Amino acid sequence: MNPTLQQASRIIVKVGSSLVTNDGRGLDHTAIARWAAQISALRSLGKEVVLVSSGAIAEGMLRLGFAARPTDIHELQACAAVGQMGLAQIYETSFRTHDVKTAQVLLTHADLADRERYLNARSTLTTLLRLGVVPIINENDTVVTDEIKFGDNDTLGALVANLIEADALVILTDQRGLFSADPRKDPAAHLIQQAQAGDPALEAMAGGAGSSLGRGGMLTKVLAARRAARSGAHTIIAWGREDDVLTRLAAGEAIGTQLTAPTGRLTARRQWMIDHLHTTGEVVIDAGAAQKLTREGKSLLPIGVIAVRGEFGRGQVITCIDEAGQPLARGLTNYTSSEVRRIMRHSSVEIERILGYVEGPELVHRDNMVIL
Ligand SMILES: Nc1ncnc2c1ncn2[C@@H]1O[C@H](COP(=O)(O)OP(=O)(O)O)[C@@H](O)[C@H]1O
Ligand SMILES: N[C@@H](CCC(=O)OP(=O)(O)O)C(=O)O
Repeated sequence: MNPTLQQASRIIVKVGSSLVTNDGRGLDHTAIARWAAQISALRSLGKEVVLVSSGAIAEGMLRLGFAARPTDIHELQACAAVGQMGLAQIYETSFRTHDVKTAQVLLTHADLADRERYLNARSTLTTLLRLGVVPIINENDTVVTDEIKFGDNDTLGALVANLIEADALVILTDQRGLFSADPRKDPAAHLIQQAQAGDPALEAMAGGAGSSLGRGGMLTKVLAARRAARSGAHTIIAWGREDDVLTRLAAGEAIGTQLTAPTGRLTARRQWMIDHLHTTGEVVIDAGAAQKLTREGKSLLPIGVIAVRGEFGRGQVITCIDEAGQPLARGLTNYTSSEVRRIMRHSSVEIERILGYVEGPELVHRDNMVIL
């Protein structure tokens, strides 16, 4: 038994290039149809699923007639752009059979390092999920050169797990999981069924890519599990062609390798906020807002703000202090300092009238806040 996926309500599924493109022979319609059916079944169970799919370069190479992976970065980018059309089309068609809507989301690592874009990506993805859509994510290969050299969507899967606080990251690949050594080279290698994400011993077991298509190999998967664990997500590495792999995992079956996150989701996220973010400004909040934040676990609304100190942009970290100057909370702001100066002391329903747009009713959402 492995209850991880059974208990998870938000899941990232990542599929690698060799699976998606049948080892470079072209988009594997049958495999993609199977994953679409399984993901649709998970949705019917009330689970939210985001699919991170590689395969654009491999498919683009085929469509453009490249026999071998180009070494010219811009040719790789051209392949990715062409192949992505095929990916978008096949996912849209496959999910439509199940009456499930899909959305294409292309991201770069830099998008997720920038706080404003991080917040925007987070809001868009969570909105799509709320609307019942399955977002299909790939790297925005047209605008990056570093990532494309390594072709590493495992890391992207982990970053997305961090971004929307997924409970689980399922990495589907061409092996049955993580083995004690590369099974292509060592026939005596055995499957690791369970380990702790971040255990350095795993990195020693994981070698590079086995195929010329998928570039990351097992090492990027093990490192992705470590990264996903930082926000509390458990990782499962399994064979993408295993019959009903996702639905069986969701039924509690133990398949592949489970890499367990050591800390709980909230604790991990709070730790991340405390460790990684520097504050750029302050808002002084009244006693009522202080009570809501510290005792009732609520978000900070503009009506509770009585003064703004310093300048900050949307997505930056601000400190909420009380009237005596005591820091109470820290979090990512939905509004810039000049916007807050205009909407403070006003009820959230008035934001649109004052600014002409609404980024959200909260100034700092509870999910993006840590109490000090
Ligand atoms: N310890 C290991 N266990 C399993 N596979 C390994 C290991 N070390 C290296 N590999 C290789 O990693 C490959 C999977 O990585 P990769 O080709 O990047 O796939 P994907 O396209 O799914 O990301 C396997 O085919 C295998 O040859
Ligand atoms: N984003 C690119 C490359 C991603 C990639 O190769 O990753 P993977 O096969 O998961 O190791 C693509 O879609 O081809």
